[in-house]
Amino acid sequence: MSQSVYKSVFRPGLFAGQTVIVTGGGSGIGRCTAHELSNLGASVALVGRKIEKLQAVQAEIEAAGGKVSIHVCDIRDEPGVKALVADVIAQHGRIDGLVNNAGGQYPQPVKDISLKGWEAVVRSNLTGGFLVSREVYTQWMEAHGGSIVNIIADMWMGMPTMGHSGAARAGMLSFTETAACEWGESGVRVNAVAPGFVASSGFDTYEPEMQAKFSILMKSVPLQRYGTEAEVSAAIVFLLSEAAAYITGSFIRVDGGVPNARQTWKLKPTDRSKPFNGFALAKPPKCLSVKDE
Ligand SMILES: CCCCCCC/C=C/C(=O)SCCNC(=O)CCNC(=O)[C@H](O)C(C)(C)COP(=O)(O)OP(=O)(O)OC[C@H]1O[C@@H](n2cnc3c(N)ncnc32)[C@H](O)[C@@H]1OP(=O)(O)O
Ligand SMILES: NC(=O)C1=CN([C@@H]2O[C@H](COP(=O)(O)OP(=O)(O)OC[C@H]3O[C@@H](n4cnc5c(N)ncnc54)[C@H](OP(=O)(O)O)[C@@H]3O)[C@@H](O)[C@H]2O)C=CC1
Repeated sequence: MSQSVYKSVFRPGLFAGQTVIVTGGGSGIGRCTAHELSNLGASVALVGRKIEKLQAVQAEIEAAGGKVSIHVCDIRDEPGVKALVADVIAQHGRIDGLVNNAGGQYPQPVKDISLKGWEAVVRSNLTGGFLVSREVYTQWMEAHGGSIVNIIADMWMGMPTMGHSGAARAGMLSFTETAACEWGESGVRVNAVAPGFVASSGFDTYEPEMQAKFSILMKSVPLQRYGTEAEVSAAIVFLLSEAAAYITGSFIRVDGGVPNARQTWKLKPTDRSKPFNGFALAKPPKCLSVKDE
């Protein structure tokens, strides 16, 4: 994991004395963010469903001299989330930051999504973030202030096979703005980071066929490469920090400049002729003009 961005941009000890909760801290972007926050002096509380993943990251951070606690919790479980936040306060004595990073989805066209699947994804990417935010606010930040960063995804504007997740991420963006309005007077900032295609360990778990589809979508990304976990966590760390003290209700896209998922319609016909049924690019609607046809 490269830390060059951090060493050159962020002041050592920036988060000294602070405690930050990172949901989904057992892998990928969450793991990377937890490492970087620890390197900058924070105590971190890692949240996830699988204890082995959390224990592995805990061992890494402790080996580097950091302070870390782990909390097994499904963020969709209201009693579990209440207990999680109380436990973090009991163990660390404070909560300065929250990174709502846990989430994910599976690709499926809207017509095939079951209610159970829809609810699993919406609860993972919207309801869970709401629950953790609400508990962190009411149990600690309302009285003490703090900073919350919600990880959404750059897919709310219409990305085939991501209907459930895109809807949830759009909801999280709206929640971000509302919570920022309601909680500003308590000194609580709420912002979001929207990654595009990031070569995280979680991303690697997608099936090769899906990754092949992503690599075609990559053609619409101006910077022409995947992002890294460290590049996403740099935006998270910035928004969490005092450097962003006058920023709330905002979001930062970390996506290589992708103009809009719909831009993928403009891929050359030769690209579209590749197996791509999951994204239904073979038959663009007539209302969309495609320059190169
Ligand atoms: C320009 C735009 C750029 C955007 C790029 C976006 C790229 C995004 C990348 C990433 O997000 S990388 C991170 C990826 N990591 C993950 O997604 C991992 C986490 N994912 C999950 O945990 C699941 O996908 C979940 C649905 C979010 C949570 O699942 P849960 O544990 O609740 O699932 P189950 O109990 O197994 O299933 C519940 C229900 O959900 C449906 N379902 C789940 N998985 C699938 C699947 N692979 N295919 C079809 N349906 C699925 C299903 O209805 C399940 O019901 P039953 O089948 O059990 O009746
Ligand atoms: N990589 C990418 O290209 C992009 C990623 N994102 C989003 O960024 C976030 C991090 O993704 P990334 O690091 O790539 O992927 P990972 O799959 O590595 O990370 C997701 C983490 O969330 C945890 N998690 C998932 N659901 C729950 C839940 N219900 N309760 C508690 N923990 C949960 C998982 O842990 P466990 O298995 O222990 O539950 C896992 O550690 C996700 O929300 C993802 O959707 C957004 C856009 C693009």
